[in-house]
Amino acid sequence: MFNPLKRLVSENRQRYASGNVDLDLSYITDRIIAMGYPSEGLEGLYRNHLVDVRRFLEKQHGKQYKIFNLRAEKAYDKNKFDGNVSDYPFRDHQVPQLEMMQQFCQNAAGWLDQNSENVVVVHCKAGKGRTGVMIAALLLYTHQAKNTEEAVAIYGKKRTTNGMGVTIPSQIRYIEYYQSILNGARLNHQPLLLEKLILQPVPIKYQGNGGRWVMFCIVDHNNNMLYNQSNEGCCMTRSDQKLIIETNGIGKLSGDFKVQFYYYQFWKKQPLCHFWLNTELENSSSIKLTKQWIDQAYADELCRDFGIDFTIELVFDSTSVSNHIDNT
Ligand SMILES: O=P(O)(O)O[C@@H]1[C@@H](OP(=O)(O)O)[C@H](OP(=O)(O)O)[C@H](O)[C@H](OP(=O)(O)O)[C@H]1OP(=O)(O)O
Repeated sequence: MFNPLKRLVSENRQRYASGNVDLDLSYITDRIIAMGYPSEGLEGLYRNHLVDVRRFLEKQHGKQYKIFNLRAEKAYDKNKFDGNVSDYPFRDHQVPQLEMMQQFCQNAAGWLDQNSENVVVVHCKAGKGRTGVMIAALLLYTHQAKNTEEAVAIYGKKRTTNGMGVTIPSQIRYIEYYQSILNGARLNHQPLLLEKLILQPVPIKYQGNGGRWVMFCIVDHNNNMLYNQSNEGCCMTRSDQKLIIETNGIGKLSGDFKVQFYYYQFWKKQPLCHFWLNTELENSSSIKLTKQWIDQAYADELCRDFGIDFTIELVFDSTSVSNHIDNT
């Protein structure tokens, strides 16, 4: 039955409403389903309730459904779905490990191949962003989309009322990474050494006029610090409209990494923006990101800090680039 609170929480996501069923759930294809978290307790008041989800899936698909839980921050007893649940967890608003995308697709496609009646049910918390990343990957893997743009468009159209399914730039980048793997790209495990970062224009806050200083650090999926500017005493110079942050050549990177920009205000660390990259699928001496490729945690702060049309460039040590390319 119609539940105004649940509909409010499901925002732009298409709901499945028929008879006395009203779930934050969408059929992306006849056999690939996206939904919000099957909740219990208080969360069950404003999200899908686990009992309602189970009743719906069993009515529609008997026992021929398999659930894929992507929510890292919470889990439920798999036995409530007779154990037919596989976990591929990653954090909210972030990207999955690249190899996890392949493992998910092989598992989900294997289930679909076992029986023409089998369906795949994917959820995270809202069943929007992270769910969209993995379903887009599955559409590519099962040749139901020819490229990332088409996969994201199919998902956005079926899952949301405004086509805004996967919207986080780094999440889209990882779907593109995965597409390149399906197209034969080989993962290059040779590390790259980060030599410097070039921000253009100079972030307003950096201008040291009593404003807030823009800093950066590099972390992995578990937020382990791979490189911390504040510890490494980087050399920062300004030339023309550029701020150049030298990393003393010790930023050794391999695989997935997140570059986080932040500033301190009243000694409190404030996030400014971040982005994810993977060295195994990058083979150039530098990577230049324009605004649309940066996950803007605080767009207004960002625009004030960086100016409207900013770029962030990562420049790698030439020797490490040569070794990296020789390894392809
Ligand atoms: O884009 P939005 O604003 O709808 O953000 C979603 C969040 O809604 P919010 O606006 O914070 O209430 C949403 O949070 P709630 O469900 O509203 O608590 C999720 O964090 C969702 O991520 P995912 O689908 O679980 O991977 C978030 O989706 P992504 O931004 O990660 O795609």
